[in-house]
Amino acid sequence: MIIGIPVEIKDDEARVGLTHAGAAELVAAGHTVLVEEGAGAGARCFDEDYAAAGAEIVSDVEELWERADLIVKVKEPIGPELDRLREGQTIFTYLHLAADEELSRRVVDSGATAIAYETVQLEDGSLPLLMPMSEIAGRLAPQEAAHYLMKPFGGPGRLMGGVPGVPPVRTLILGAGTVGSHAAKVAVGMGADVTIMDINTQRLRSLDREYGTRIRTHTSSPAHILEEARESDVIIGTVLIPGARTPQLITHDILPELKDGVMLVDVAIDQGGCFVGSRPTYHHDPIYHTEGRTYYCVGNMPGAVPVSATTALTDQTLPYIKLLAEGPFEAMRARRDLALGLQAANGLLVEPGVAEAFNLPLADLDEVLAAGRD
Ligand SMILES: NC(=O)C1=CN([C@@H]2O[C@H](COP(=O)(O)OP(=O)(O)OC[C@H]3O[C@@H](n4cnc5c(N)ncnc54)[C@H](O)[C@@H]3O)[C@@H](O)[C@H]2O)C=CC1
Ligand SMILES: CC(=O)C(=O)O
Repeated sequence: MIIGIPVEIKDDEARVGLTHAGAAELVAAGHTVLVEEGAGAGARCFDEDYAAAGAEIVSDVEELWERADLIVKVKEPIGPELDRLREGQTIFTYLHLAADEELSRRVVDSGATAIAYETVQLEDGSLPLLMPMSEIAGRLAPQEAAHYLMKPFGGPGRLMGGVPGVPPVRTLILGAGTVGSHAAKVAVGMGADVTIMDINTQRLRSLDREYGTRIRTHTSSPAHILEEARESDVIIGTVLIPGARTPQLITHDILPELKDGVMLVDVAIDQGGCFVGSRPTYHHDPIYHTEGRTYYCVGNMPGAVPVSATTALTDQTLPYIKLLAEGPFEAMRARRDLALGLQAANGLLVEPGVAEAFNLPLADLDEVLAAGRD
């Protein structure tokens, strides 16, 4: 199969869909790997590394998209990429369709086989291709909060860990999944006063076992969120319903109750965001202020650490890329975890969360898989 790795064109995105080490494995398996010139430079995977791995460096992006049967990316296709996506082609990337109606319609209408990293799901419910970036975003979230709490960076001028005689910053983490638990790790390490909430008590139990009294856990409900949020200096939003638009937990009712100078870090912005007033931002201009609140809503936080993130991503995606390269429909019929990544194929949408978000017709996943030809 011909596998194409284009340059990421989203603002401030320096990750790449495949490392040169990954390219070497695909070439060894008999595939052709096309890499757009300079695609990996931001992740320190250079053209000469890909060439040494047996990949072909392509300077014409149109040629790459035309020739490739399988496009492997990091972020959702945007702008000219949506015009290039075509029937008979498979795209494997983060898609987050439920956050964007126009993107959803364009991807479905392209006729391409669109498989989202973030909904590939193992039998135990875990999300193996979202996990590595969630680990990174979770660890970055308190770091970003700490930075933008400082006066020179637009904040009220508070120190996460406090000092003797001055209490630490009260930090509320909504969601105790991968992002939430990694955010907790760093926030606790910084000395913040951390409360974490989830609807899943098992997750809270496991954090309680790990941190004991260094962290407070609280079951998530609108009343409990109000109680905790009004006392918090930092709120980190990390909730997820896989494939669906993020539920809003900081609502119009809760917003006026928040402290003046509160910092809202909406990690879940890529699925729509969990705070009222959240809108996507980019690394070059990551925050905005509204009525005494500071929002940080970067949808590609791991893009800030492209070297670490690209390696972490390829480590997890490569086994799936190898399967897809043997024939995407055959691979999805054989592997339910991969099939759950399918969002659309042959002009049919199969992701229930997206159909519900935008009132779009939904096709049956198994029927689409059965009809698919490689
Ligand atoms: N902005 C960025 O750069 C990045 C964003 N993300 C996003 O972060 C979000 C979280 O991802 P993960 O932690 O991997 O998901 P996860 O599935 O591991 O965790 C989500 C948690 O939210 C909980 N939850 C659901 N509804 C809730 C509610 N009403 N109240 C409290 N908790 C609730 C679930 O029980 C689960 O524990 C996703 O939207 C993901 O796409 C992930 C990586 C990078
Ligand atoms: C998960 C995701 O969308 C990202 O890492 O950018």
